[in-house]
Amino acid sequence: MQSSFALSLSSHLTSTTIPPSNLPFDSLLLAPSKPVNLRFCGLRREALRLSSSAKSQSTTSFRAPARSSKILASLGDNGSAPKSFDYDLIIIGAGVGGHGAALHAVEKGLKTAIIEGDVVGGTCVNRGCVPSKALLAVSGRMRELQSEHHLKALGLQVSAAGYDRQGVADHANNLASKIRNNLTNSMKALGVDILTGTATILGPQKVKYGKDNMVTAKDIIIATGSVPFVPKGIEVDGKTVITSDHALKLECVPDWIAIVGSGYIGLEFSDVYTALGSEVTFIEALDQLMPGFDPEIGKLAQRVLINPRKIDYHTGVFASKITPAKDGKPVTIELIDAKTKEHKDTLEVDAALIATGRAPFTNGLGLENINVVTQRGFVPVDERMRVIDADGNLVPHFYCIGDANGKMMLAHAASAQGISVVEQVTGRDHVLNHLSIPAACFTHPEISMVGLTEPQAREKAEVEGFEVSIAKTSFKANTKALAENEGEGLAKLIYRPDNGEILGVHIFGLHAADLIHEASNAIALGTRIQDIKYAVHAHPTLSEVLDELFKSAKVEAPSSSRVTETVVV
Ligand SMILES: Cc1cc2nc3c(=O)[nH]c(=O)nc-3n(C[C@H](O)[C@H](O)[C@H](O)COP(=O)(O)OP(=O)(O)OC[C@H]3O[C@@H](n4cnc5c(N)ncnc54)[C@H](O)[C@@H]3O)c2cc1C
Ligand SMILES: NC(=O)c1ccc[n+]([C@@H]2O[C@H](COP(=O)([O-])OP(=O)(O)OC[C@H]3O[C@@H](n4cnc5c(N)ncnc54)[C@H](O)[C@@H]3O)[C@@H](O)[C@H]2O)c1
Repeated sequence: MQSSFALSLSSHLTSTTIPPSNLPFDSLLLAPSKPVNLRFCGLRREALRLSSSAKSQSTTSFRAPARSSKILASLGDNGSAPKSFDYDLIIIGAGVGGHGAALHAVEKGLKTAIIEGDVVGGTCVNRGCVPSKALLAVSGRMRELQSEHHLKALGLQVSAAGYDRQGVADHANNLASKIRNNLTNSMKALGVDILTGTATILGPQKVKYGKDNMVTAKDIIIATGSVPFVPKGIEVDGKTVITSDHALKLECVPDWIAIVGSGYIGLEFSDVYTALGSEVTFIEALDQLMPGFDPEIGKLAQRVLINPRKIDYHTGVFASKITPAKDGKPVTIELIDAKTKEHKDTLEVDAALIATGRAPFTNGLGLENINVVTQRGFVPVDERMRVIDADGNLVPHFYCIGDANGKMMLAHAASAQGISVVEQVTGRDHVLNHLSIPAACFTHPEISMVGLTEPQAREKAEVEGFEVSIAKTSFKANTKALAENEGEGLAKLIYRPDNGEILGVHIFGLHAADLIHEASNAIALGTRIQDIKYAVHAHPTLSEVLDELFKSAKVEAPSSSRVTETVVV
């Protein structure tokens, strides 16, 4: 038996009708609704992402309130606010966003419950960041072991590298289980009540979960996340036409796979598949691959991550129709010109991965009971994540964080938004600076970024009337990168020469995802280049790439006295 929640989630998975907000593809939307199929690469299996724990609808942990406040359940009539509450804070959705909010809430002394309709951990832990990074850890090693040139340069000899597909798949699956348990245990240990069942908002400060359990809270956070977005005309069967949910299980490594969409998911999976022996064809609607990245970094990434690998691509085209393989026939993909909509080509491949963005999961949440109308499925919020109703007013005590509000679809952004909300409900005003939130694509080598791209910075400069300068440093000049024989890389700084403000930093190269934090922390804390350039970095480390970057910037403003003062130890 599947829980009704899991069923609704899985049907939503293949019948998403809401496009990602940034894409002008309305004519191609409305995917056909079909249940995810059961056979994939010869293995019979259940394709629904269900766990047995989702079947029970009970409280899995209960602790005494962390705060001594007397909270009594007193339900008002539907639609009216209760007078006293079961909890200080209820969070709907135990993904990374909900988890981050819950942990911060108990730290702040709030009596907190989190309601989860499926399994703890949400997308990131079960179907996203965690299993994908496990696959990428394998692809990175395979790539290194297969590169004769690279190994020879280090003086190494290794006989042919191989892999066991099931072993790789198990690594990803085991990691997800481990992290899911860690998340669950951390919440239980701190006294967060984990309530199991689908939640529906009944009115202000009131939520139903499971069959007919009712709870009230002073404040409520919606953190219901997202599901893969499948454009109209594409039939997902879960075996030959798949989304990331299926691909992460690695039930098959196709000889030739088309990847529709060259964003984060497409790019990361191209790294995995090509390392494991597949040929990849990208299908990208916009005129260039990786359209979301800074164009200069995108070009370099194409030179290193695409051109030398078994990857070809079609840009400026939509995959308007994709039919799964059947009766010995391959997967067929109809391509139309993105502008004229004329037929361009028909491809025949072994499999297709649909990586065309994510859609918010907000169906059936009961938003109508608080007069909220979603925007393409996303819950409208202000800069403090406060929910905005259909009349443009703030809904008291209601917040929405993470993928469901569409501000920034990243795990750490969801968690940071949750922490920001908890700060507010515990009396400290807090506005999260989204321009300080870093992002990374975990290819080999990695790409990372924070703040604005160069075109965005130039546009802002024109409107606001300031100059933009660019500084760059190469990994080729970095001792540690050269010692690793990984000199291919670039760091780029976009900044204001008049006052030293960091507008954006983009890195392509070894461990770029770890290196970006010096820049993102500087933006978050308002640190200027003329100050950070005096910070000392250990030698030889990759962090010196950023040290060089800040030092090479030409800033007119003087350093603050705090930095230039000499302290005698
Ligand atoms: C393949 C892939 C790789 C990714 N890699 C990265 C990465 O490396 N780094 C990164 O930062 N981000 C990554 N992401 C994005 C990241 O996973 C999401 O941004 C993040 O999971 C969003 O967290 P969330 O808490 O908003 O939602 P989710 O993680 O989606 O969690 C929402 C939870 O709410 C539950 N829920 C929904 N509706 C209800 C309801 N009515 N009642 C009760 N429970 C409900 C769901 O079951 C789910 O558990 C990746 C995504 C994918 C798909
Ligand atoms: N490392 C990470 O942080 C990471 C990894 C994976 C996913 N994610 C998150 O998950 C979300 C979803 O990732 P994604 O890669 O699916 O989305 P994305 O928005 O990054 O990229 C989607 C790409 O598909 C293209 N596209 C859309 N419809 C198309 C069509 N019909 N035909 C051809 N091309 C089409 C778009 O132009 C775009 O380039 C992202 O918002 C990202 O933040 C993050």
